[in-house]
Amino acid sequence: MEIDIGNALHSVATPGVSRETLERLDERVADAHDRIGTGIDGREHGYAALALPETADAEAIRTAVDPIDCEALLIVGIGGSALGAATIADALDVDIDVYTLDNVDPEYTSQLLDSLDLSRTALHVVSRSGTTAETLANFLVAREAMESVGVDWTERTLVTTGGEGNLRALAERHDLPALDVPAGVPGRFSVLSTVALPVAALGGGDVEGLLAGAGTEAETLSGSLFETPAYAYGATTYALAERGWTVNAMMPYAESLETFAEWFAQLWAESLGKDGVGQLPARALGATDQHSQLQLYRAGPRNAMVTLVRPRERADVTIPETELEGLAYLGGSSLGGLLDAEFEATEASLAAAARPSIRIELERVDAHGLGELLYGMEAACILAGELFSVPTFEQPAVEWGKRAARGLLGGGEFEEARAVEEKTRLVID
Ligand SMILES: O=P(O)(O)OC[C@H]1O[C@H](O)[C@H](O)[C@@H](O)[C@@H]1O
Repeated sequence: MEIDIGNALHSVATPGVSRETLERLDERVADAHDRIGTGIDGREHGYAALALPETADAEAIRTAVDPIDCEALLIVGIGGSALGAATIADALDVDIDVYTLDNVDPEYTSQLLDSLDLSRTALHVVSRSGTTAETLANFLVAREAMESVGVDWTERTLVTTGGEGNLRALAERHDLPALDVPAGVPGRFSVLSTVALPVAALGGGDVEGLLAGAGTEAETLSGSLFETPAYAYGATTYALAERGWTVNAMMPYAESLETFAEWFAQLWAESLGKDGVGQLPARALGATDQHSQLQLYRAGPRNAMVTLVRPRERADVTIPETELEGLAYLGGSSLGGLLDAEFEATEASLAAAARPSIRIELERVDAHGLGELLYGMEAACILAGELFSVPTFEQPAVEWGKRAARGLLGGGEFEEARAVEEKTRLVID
């Protein structure tokens, strides 16, 4: 993974980041790197995620999925327990159909379950806590749907969860294959673990390649942002946020990475959005969103930086010659060539408007490249969390809402639920 921060420099962006600022910041990066290294070595909560390429047990994952014979996989989870697997499934060439139930919209859930051949579908139920209401509710609905068509769900269900909780109890009661969420790995940092790798193992994907890519990126971590692509990204985004660029539009130029932008959004928002700081992650897709969101990023409030991601190599499609003179310039070139030109043009157009962008390039979107990207963004996020001085691995604001909802559902006495009754309304009808 290569990072180009040239378009974030103050010679391009206003305000941008000066070379002197980066050099001063590099002293803090060195300290942060020491802290991160200590956390990795001690397998401390959160930091343990960066040890995953080394500690993940690909063999255990293959053994757990081995008895499952399926044409489709339904992932039941939410947040970090769903987005990593969805990212892998969309980016890599897996040979099963993959669906995700990560919401409790009744219409969507029933339509999806009705459309699947449940006798050929496996369930992967994922919850680190084993208590998340949406996940457990969706599982119960999916299980009943299987039972109602005479499918033995216990033969087609794999569980990934923590040491205790409802899901652990369920796996034990029905003797289901169960994988452990590795200790110290929060959901949004769990993509390179038992949480998300089973989709690759089931679909004939390259689990080892993903871990090898992550390992390659792990080897680059050093005490200087000038030598560490992940830290260059984390430190530059931090410096830009400090200068008012509080929106980070993640814009991959590859359809296969569209879900990666969703995964990134959770990572960035939930990890860094604390104590009045952070960056709002926006999800964009090149070139599609050049024709919608780009107007705002280039000419709206001066608060949005753009992260442009692209693979250097991809399969290509030639554009046929045309009889239309006005389109002659397209004939004989390729869709990939056009996409690359759009990428270069977007980057230049932002720079011409003094708006910052950062370029991330991968060799290609394969298991190795994806492993590099996912690990690199996790390391960047942890580094940014150190620079922002926020508790990267906590999410108290999310927990607040969960307690309020649980109280409303009669799941216990939670004072947060009272806030729902006390809401201020001004209804216009
Ligand atoms: O894996 P689970 O315990 O079910 O949690 C699923 C998700 O829900 C929570 O609300 C957290 O804020 C997320 O970080 C987490 O990924």
